[in-house]
Amino acid sequence: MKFGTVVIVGRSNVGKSTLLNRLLKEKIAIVSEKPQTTRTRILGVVHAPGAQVAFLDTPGIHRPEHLLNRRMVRTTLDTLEEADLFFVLMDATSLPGPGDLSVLEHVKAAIQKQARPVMLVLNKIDRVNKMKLLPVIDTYARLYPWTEVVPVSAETGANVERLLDVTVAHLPMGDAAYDEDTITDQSMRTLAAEMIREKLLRQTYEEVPHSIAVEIDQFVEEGKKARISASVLVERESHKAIIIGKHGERLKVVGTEARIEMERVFGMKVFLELWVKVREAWREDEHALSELGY
Ligand SMILES: Nc1nc2c(ncn2[C@@H]2O[C@H](COP(=O)(O)OP(=O)(O)OP(=O)(O)O)[C@@H](O)[C@H]2O)c(=O)[nH]1
Repeated sequence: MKFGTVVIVGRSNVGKSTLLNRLLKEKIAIVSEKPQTTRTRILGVVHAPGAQVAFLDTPGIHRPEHLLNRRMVRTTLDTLEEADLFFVLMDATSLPGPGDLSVLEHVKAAIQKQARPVMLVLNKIDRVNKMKLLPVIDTYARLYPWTEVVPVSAETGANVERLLDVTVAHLPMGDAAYDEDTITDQSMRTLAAEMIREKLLRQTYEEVPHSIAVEIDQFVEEGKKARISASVLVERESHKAIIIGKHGERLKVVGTEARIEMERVFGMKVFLELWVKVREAWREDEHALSELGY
């Protein structure tokens, strides 16, 4: 059979996590319209006939401002070493920018150490007029001698099955590394924390979404029920007030949305308690970052 690791890289917001979820047909990575949503490396395993593909979603490559961001970019660069094949994701709704070129430079450096196929996955084609798509693809195709160029929409799923077929064709022969039931390395605790963070990202703007972290304090399963208590960490009192909202309304919406998603994904009744805490400058704090798994 065929087995290989595919590392998904790209600048922030190109749709890496959306594509991972689409390939898996499960939501394991949170998605938001805010840049730098993904902070860690996330494994998603696709089991196809005669093939197993381990996809690694990575934090977007960006210019780091905090220790957190330096760690995120380091995670991505370290993950490049693990690839048998690269997906370089770029956004068909705009022309290649400095962020895309910087990603490409990192990938080139990695394949100089060890040659591997590099596929351009041109995402968000659902937002590009068909007449305009061909010249856009042409512009991107000229950037580099890509092994393949595959336009897709991670959002609608257009051409994603073809992307998987083309990928498998370029993977080496090898034994499956994961058993049939494994689709991710994310624990229920991590998934729960990430679901809460996703709902918070959708409710906040500017600096606030970047300064949020979620820590699970308690996760107790009792039969078909789970009691989950989580702390939302922010860096300032003013951010805490924003997250709680007038009469606690924003936090209530976040809690309800996160609970509904947990009940669906975990297949059990969930009791969720959220606390908001200020931890100044946690994004610069080695100890806090390690505790949070970053
Ligand atoms: N229209 C459209 N939107 C998309 C598509 N793929 C992703 N998006 C949107 O683009 C935004 C970013 O998606 P993510 O999957 O979080 O992007 P990412 O590359 O993982 O982002 P970072 O974690 O910040 O690096 C979200 O609002 C998605 O809904 C697509 O194919 N079409």
